[in-house]
Amino acid sequence: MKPLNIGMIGYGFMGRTHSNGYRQANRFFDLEYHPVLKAVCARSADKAQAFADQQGYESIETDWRQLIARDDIDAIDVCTPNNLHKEIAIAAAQAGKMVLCEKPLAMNVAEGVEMCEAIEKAGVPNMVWYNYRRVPAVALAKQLIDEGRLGKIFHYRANFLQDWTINADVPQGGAATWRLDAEAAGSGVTGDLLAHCIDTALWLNGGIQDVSAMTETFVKERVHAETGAKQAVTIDDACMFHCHFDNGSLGIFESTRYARGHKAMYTLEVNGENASLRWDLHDLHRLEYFDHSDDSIVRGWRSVHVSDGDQPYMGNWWVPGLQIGYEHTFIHQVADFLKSLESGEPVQPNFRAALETQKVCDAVLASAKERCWKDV
Ligand SMILES: NC(=O)C1=CN([C@@H]2O[C@H](COP(=O)(O)OP(=O)(O)OC[C@H]3O[C@@H](n4cnc5c(N)ncnc54)[C@H](OP(=O)(O)O)[C@@H]3O)[C@@H](O)[C@H]2O)C=CC1
Ligand SMILES: O=C1CO[C@H](CO)[C@@H](O)[C@@H]1O
Repeated sequence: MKPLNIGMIGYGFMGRTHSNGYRQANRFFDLEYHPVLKAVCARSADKAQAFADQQGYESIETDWRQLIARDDIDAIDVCTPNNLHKEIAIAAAQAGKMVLCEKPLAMNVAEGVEMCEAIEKAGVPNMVWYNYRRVPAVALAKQLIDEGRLGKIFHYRANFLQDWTINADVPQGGAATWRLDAEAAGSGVTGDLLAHCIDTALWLNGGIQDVSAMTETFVKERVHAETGAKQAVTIDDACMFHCHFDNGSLGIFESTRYARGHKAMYTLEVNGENASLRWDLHDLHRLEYFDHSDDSIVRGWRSVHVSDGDQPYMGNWWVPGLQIGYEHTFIHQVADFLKSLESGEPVQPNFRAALETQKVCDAVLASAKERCWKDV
């Protein structure tokens, strides 16, 4: 097996899921390359060392430029807040490293374009971690749509709902709440949550032509976690938009962090001429499917438990009936990345594909701001 030396930047939520993916991929998939956890980098040496000890990294760095400069690193994994994605990804590409970058690709389209240009000029393998494509039930939805089983598609709808920012005392900025600070996150729910829904939608249903959106910031001022100063909140707390897809279908999307009771409810539904399907992250191994060609006396929504070896990714896991979970989406994404190194076929979504999602996000935010339809 060929080693692939990983330099991870960030030990937070995604640092953990990716590290698990690197450790597990070769245990379940037959792959030529195997990731080696070479180094983890973060500003806090103590926390990086504790993470390295827990996850099995050989060394730590506290300056990402030092990590990129190391000859023993093949791939840089960017798991930092969004405002660092561009600088790190471009520097890594210029140093000839492969780049795996967390979503959203960038703070905005202008940054995303620069990143794509740098990565393509360097010619290095690259990927963006839109992991929900690798939920087996979502991959099965893609298969059913591509097989033409739904026929002409009329409607696409998706929601991503959370409730963790309702309390006005939640600060913004700092290590735990950078998502509420536009300087670090770029946007609110649009880049953080709707970006996932948009990536999946573009993958399942094709390009989006134009959008009409509204956003709201429910809590107007919050204390900054580091300075203690009260500041205006400039992120979108909630966003809704509707759109036209290239294939003639209509889309409707909603995301908020103010839906009491919802922690991470991502749902999607696609309605076609012959069939419909729907999926819910809280029941992620199930794909609901309605096929109008079924015999009318038994026609109805089927709940397909996606755990059979014939279904996407499931041949690599347990026996039918035994499900897998959220963390497996990252294991699948690592496995697909490693396979792409063997085959030379770019893995998806790469930077260029993720830029399409960024374009929709920017159009959505501009539409809400200017209160008009925006072309993507
Ligand atoms: N695909 C998905 O479903 C998900 C994607 N994400 C994305 O992943 C990214 C990271 O999110 P998450 O893991 O939740 O974030 P966390 O806040 O949990 O972790 C961020 C990490 O970045 C490190 N960091 C911050 N600044 C620097 C710096 N200048 N140099 C080196 N390291 C730095 C922090 O360590 P320190 O402070 O010590 O420097 C910390 O370890 C975001 O882009 C987010 O949008 C997040 C969740 C899910
Ligand atoms: O998928 C996700 C779940 O929620 C997180 C925020 O709480 C997002 O950052 C992330 O992308």
